[in-house]
Amino acid sequence: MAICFRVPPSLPKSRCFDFHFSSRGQRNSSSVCCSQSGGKNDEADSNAANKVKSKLSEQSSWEAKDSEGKDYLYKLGAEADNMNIAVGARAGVIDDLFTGNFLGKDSDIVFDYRQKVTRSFEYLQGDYYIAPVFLDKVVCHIVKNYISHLMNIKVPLILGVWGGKGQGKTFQTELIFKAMGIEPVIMSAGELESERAGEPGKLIRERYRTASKVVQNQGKMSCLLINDIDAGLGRFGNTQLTVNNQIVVGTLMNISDNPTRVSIGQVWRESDITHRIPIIVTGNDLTTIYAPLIRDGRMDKFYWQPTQEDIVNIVCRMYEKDCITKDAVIRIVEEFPNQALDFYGALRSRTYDRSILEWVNEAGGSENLGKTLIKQKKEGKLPVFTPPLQTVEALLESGYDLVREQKLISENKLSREYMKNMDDQ
Ligand SMILES: Nc1ncnc2c1ncn2[C@@H]1O[C@H](COP(=O)(O)OP(=O)(O)OP(=O)(O)O)[C@@H](O)[C@H]1O
Repeated sequence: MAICFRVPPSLPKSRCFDFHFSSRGQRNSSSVCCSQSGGKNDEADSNAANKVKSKLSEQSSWEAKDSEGKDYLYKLGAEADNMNIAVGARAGVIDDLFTGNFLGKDSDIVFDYRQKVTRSFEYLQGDYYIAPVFLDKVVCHIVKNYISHLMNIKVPLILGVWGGKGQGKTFQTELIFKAMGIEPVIMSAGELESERAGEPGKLIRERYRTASKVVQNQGKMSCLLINDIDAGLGRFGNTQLTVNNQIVVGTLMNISDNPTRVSIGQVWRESDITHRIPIIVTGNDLTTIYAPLIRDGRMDKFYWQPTQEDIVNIVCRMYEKDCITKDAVIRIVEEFPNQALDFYGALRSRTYDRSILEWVNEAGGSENLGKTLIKQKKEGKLPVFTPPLQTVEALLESGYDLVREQKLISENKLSREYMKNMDDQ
């Protein structure tokens, strides 16, 4: 690709830089040709002048294309794959299923692709309790978006569910999807950044359109869920704002302003008309996110902090299989106040430790455990695992263990010890 820079006549030279990019976006060679403004007419200068002229005529043709509404510059930049997000397809970097015009047709590829990004929640087995306030908020947001055309009001496309860590924002949202028969498209914070500029923004648009295809082809409701958005987009202390952060914010703002017209290409097509798909984002602190994205017209906000009653009801359902009574659950919850929902799950899991060690002994001890386990599993000869008999005392005991570990982490800040010298600098 060639990029032309013009410098004002006050500067001694006008320069034309030719940058050559590898398919991975690194500049692998560059040539710089310079011509002195009003300088001697030697051969090199005349070549350079011709080159500048041809670049300028090329540039004016881009401008003409631009005025026709075609982003020609973008196409010309196809060699520079840090500018062209379609290049990943050629380089084989992006999964083939993400590329091409799969969204325009209902082929097997579309189906495979959708299976990869949508979630069917087989792992959510058993009974769970969903806090009523949480349920109402999420259901209302989804329904409101699906029937927004029937109402004469402006409905924010995005719902931002935020609050303390491990309080069940994601888990309960997924439970609600399952209960409502929604096939969501899920994204996580890690997908909001990429080594390639523009990729995450494109991914969001693709996922949004995939959700639209679920509605169109499957007749099912869908929703785009972005987990832990602040971990990917938020600015904490000295974190850097990247080009991709800006593009992702811009993309989400644009989708929420034009939810039924989401394009992934350069030219608007009929297939760019999409269904309006509600978006739900979860996060811990939405103040770390670019304010215009979370303004009320774009994002409905919901601060989730379970009450004591919610926690007791959720934990009761969690411990139901262990025949722990509601009174016992209340005792446990009161013993460990200010703990997230996640704590009560971890506490139950801790009580399994002793049984697991006994099971390991039965399986032949820890020596060569890997091999023995694989062999026994293959032959279907694994010893039977007997879950521990849960008692309130055992649960309280593992709760104290967890709290002890939490305290150790916050008291022994070893990084301070190890990085003493860095603090002094
Ligand atoms: N309604 C529920 N029933 C049973 N378990 C639950 C429920 N809600 C939350 N949990 C438990 O709490 C854990 C943490 O939930 P989740 O990951 O949704 O929290 P979060 O608020 O999204 O956390 P973070 O902000 O750290 O991402 C879950 O893995 C699950 O074990």
